[in-house]
Amino acid sequence: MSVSSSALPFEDIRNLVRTMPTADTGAVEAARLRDAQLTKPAGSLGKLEEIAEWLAAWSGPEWPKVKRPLVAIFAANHGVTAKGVSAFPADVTRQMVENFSAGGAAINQICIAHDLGLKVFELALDYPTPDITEMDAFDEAGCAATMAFGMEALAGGTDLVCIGEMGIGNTTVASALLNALYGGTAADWVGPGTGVDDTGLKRKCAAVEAAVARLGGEKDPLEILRRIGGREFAAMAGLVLAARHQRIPVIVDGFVTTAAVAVLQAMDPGALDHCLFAHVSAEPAHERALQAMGKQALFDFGMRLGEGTGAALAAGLVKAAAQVHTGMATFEAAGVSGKSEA
Ligand SMILES: Cc1cc2ncn([C@H]3O[C@H](COP(=O)(O)O)[C@@H](O)[C@H]3O)c2cc1C
Ligand SMILES: O=C(O)c1cccnc1
Repeated sequence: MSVSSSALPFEDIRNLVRTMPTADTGAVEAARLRDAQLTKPAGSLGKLEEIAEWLAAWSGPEWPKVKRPLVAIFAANHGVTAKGVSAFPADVTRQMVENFSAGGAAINQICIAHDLGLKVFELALDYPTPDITEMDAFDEAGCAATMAFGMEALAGGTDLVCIGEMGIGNTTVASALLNALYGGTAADWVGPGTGVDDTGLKRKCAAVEAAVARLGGEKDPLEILRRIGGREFAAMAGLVLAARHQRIPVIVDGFVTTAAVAVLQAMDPGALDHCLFAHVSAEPAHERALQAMGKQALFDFGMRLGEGTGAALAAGLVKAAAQVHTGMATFEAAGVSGKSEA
């Protein structure tokens, strides 16, 4: 699959959304049949069983397995930081990318703990997307090309991908995207991010209001993505769409990643069926976003970091679900008596 640089690149993206493969119901049925034979009372592994079925639905004909899990982090900078919307300076984006490379970030440690691959993709950090209170983040070709870049992130091969991001100011961008997609007020969608105080929160609200007002009621999700941005959002949306076509299951992290993939769901309500939502971020509007999307996260650990940390934790559960499903003995093989008839 490739995205050509035709005159209407968004048309290529729309075609990919129109032609998405659906869940493999035969594989789900086979997973259920096997689960029923495993040496445990039916249903006793609760959500772990649901995760194995979900993996089966998106992993093709073989038993659910996770051999090459990957965390893909997209890093980008945002002109809107000029409006004082983050508790940290924009330089931290690059400094954290260096920290990822040196192995010193939280995500590095979770990847080690759960034996996950990690790739970090820098998206023109020296050229922030424009301040979205005043200008569009992209033109159409730039937005589509950044989505295509995200698609290419899968080229190294993986059978489970966690998406993560790094971009000072990007909770403001996420709030603006969600406000544009789901309505309500700016205050409904903003929160402390890295920890702004009350006046910082007011600046975030004003920035989101200005960015959304500029859209003049635009409802086309791809146009909203193009005009609000930023690069990590477009790249993550592209990756998730490509993963769907390659039947690679995806784990979505927290507030910022959810806003990125919401664009796809707004294009097609089934577009995220191959995605698992890892955790409810402590960023208050994440719960609201999940509700608006009709999605339920696996756990709530009070985390609000990003970087893919929640998704990487969830990957440990997904790996365990696959291992349990494939590795457990059946009643017959283990010589364990099944349920009594009485
Ligand atoms: C040291 C540090 C490490 C991070 N890792 C992820 N983020 C998170 O915080 C940023 C978004 O918050 P805001 O919109 O308030 O700037 C993103 O980079 C996100 O991934 C970090 C933020 C900091 C400061
Ligand atoms: O949940 C997130 O994605 C998040 C929350 C705060 C800061 N950065 C990211």
